[in-house]
Amino acid sequence: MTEAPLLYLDDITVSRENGKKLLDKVTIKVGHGEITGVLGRNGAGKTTLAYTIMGLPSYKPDSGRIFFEGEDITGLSITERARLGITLAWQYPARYEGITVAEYLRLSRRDATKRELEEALDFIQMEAFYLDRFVDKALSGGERKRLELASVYLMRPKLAILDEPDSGVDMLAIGDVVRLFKRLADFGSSVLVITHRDDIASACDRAYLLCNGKVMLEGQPVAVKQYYMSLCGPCSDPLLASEVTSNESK
Ligand SMILES: Nc1ncnc2c1ncn2[C@@H]1O[C@H](COP(=O)(O)OP(=O)(O)OP(=O)(O)O)[C@@H](O)[C@H]1O
Repeated sequence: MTEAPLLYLDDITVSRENGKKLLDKVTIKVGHGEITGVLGRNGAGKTTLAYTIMGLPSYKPDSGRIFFEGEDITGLSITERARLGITLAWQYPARYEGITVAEYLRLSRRDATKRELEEALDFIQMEAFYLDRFVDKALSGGERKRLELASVYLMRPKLAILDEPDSGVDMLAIGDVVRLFKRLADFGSSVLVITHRDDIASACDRAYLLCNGKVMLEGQPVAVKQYYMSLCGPCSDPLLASEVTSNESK
């Protein structure tokens, strides 16, 4: 019997009251230990996809099912999905007034030693002195983003969904982001990386191109990247989107 993929989105549609489809019959698989990329321009539906997988209440699918390790999780809450080992690193991480960086990181691994916390910080190029800082408005958005990646690094989830892992993190070069994926994969985590950057997508094992809430293309990252760079225009351009659709169906 073949093993079920870690994550399987089967024909997922998410829409708004006005009928706008944010995701339209999206089917995506993430294999065990795989790094899967979802590439798309602004407004393609990437963050919607992340929220739908994580189970945010206002992103419940109208139709389709979500399976995790072969189990149907479509009806599960965020907390229940998190308990199964799914975590989301948000595009814009929240502030947590009144807790230190060390306390914040220990939310991901309660028994982490100081050395492990320092190692996690070092991994995302932050100095150890940050452990005593507060996760409040004095930390920049880029610093909070780095800390969030450090917390995923410590957590070692079964599935890490990284929404624009480089957004606001000007000093994390592509090599650092890829190093993070590979390290997570070494720990046994699968990664779903959501990005508008073709270079990040091309470092994945498999990639999907999302356009106007639809999967336009899936396959080898190099092919998806080439298509994205040569043919893909703004998702808000309905003429271009229909052209892409008709090219796809040829
Ligand atoms: N709650 C909502 N109500 C109405 N429209 C929404 C809602 N959330 C998202 N959208 C719309 O759905 C589309 C997809 O949004 P989404 O944030 O998923 O795109 P994205 O690919 O992550 O874009 P970006 O790269 O700009 O972050 C956009 O047109 C957006 O305006």
